[in-house]
Amino acid sequence: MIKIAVCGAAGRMGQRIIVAAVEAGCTISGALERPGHPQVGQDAGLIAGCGQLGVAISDDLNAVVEGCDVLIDFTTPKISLKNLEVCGLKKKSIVIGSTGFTPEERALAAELAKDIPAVLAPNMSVGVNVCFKMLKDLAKTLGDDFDVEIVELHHNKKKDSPSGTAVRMGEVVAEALGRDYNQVANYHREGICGERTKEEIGMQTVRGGDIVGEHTVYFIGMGERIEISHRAMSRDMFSRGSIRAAKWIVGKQPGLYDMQDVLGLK
Ligand SMILES: NC(=O)C1=CN([C@@H]2O[C@H](COP(=O)(O)OP(=O)(O)OC[C@H]3O[C@@H](n4cnc5c(N)ncnc54)[C@H](O)[C@@H]3O)[C@@H](O)[C@H]2O)C=CC1
Ligand SMILES: O=C(O)C1=N[C@H](C(=O)O)C[C@H](O)C1
Repeated sequence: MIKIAVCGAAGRMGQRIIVAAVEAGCTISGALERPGHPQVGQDAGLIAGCGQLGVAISDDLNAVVEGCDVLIDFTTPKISLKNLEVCGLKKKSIVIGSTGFTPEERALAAELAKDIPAVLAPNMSVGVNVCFKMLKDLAKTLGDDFDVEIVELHHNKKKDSPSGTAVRMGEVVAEALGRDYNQVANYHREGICGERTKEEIGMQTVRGGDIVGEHTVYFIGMGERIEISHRAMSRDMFSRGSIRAAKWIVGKQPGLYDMQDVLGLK
């Protein structure tokens, strides 16, 4: 059985990942939090609500990575890049679910993953990853006659906007249409901003309450509209997805993989 360590162990996702790992019969070898976090030293299982595990939440990155086969990390891009570096030095696998990476940070992640197997994915749910595949086919079939707009909704504690999933949806559609996402993404319309261009992909963000995560891609034509929506009802399919990715990545060739690789959707 693989030994899993969780980074961001007291966070919304970290806690659910610990529960999912226990439910899947995996061994939790370590749990990491930021230095100074009030729950450092407490039992990771008790914090996650799945009973005592005998694993105290630690702030010692090196020791926790040393003791695991794979680190599952849902924190922030800067912390994930540091974790990738340490996993690289200790030749351990890593699964990263953090979002909000800049293109430069993603390039750095690919560089750091040259020597170890790593999964980096903005969304670990099966449903969203099937949507990515559908969006590619749909965009290719519809072509340039349909305007594409993306709307995402999340809870009021989310730090990055737009969501990593929405950005990936935009990238998938842009690539299928032969466009450069970074050139055509339009994040802001206000005042007399002119008519919509044909190429642009509009991106709107809603934040409020406890919404887990909702994404809709609109393909809007003349006289008809297609909407591809995904609604997360809990965080559990993200956490189960991360355990699936952790089991899959251990023993793979070094390199940066995503959830499409894990799920065999490529
Ligand atoms: N890929 C996916 O399927 C999903 C990705 N996410 C992403 O996961 C990330 C985390 O989301 P949440 O759990 O909601 O956030 P959160 O803020 O509840 O949890 C993050 C945790 O990381 C901890 N942390 C901060 N610095 C640290 C350090 N140096 N070492 C160890 N731990 C540290 C924080 O104290 C916090 O407990 C976000 O980027 C979010 O967008 C969220 C859900 C699904
Ligand atoms: O922060 C969240 O909560 C989520 N973040 C991910 C993202 O940014 O795409 C995935 C999910 O929608 C929840």
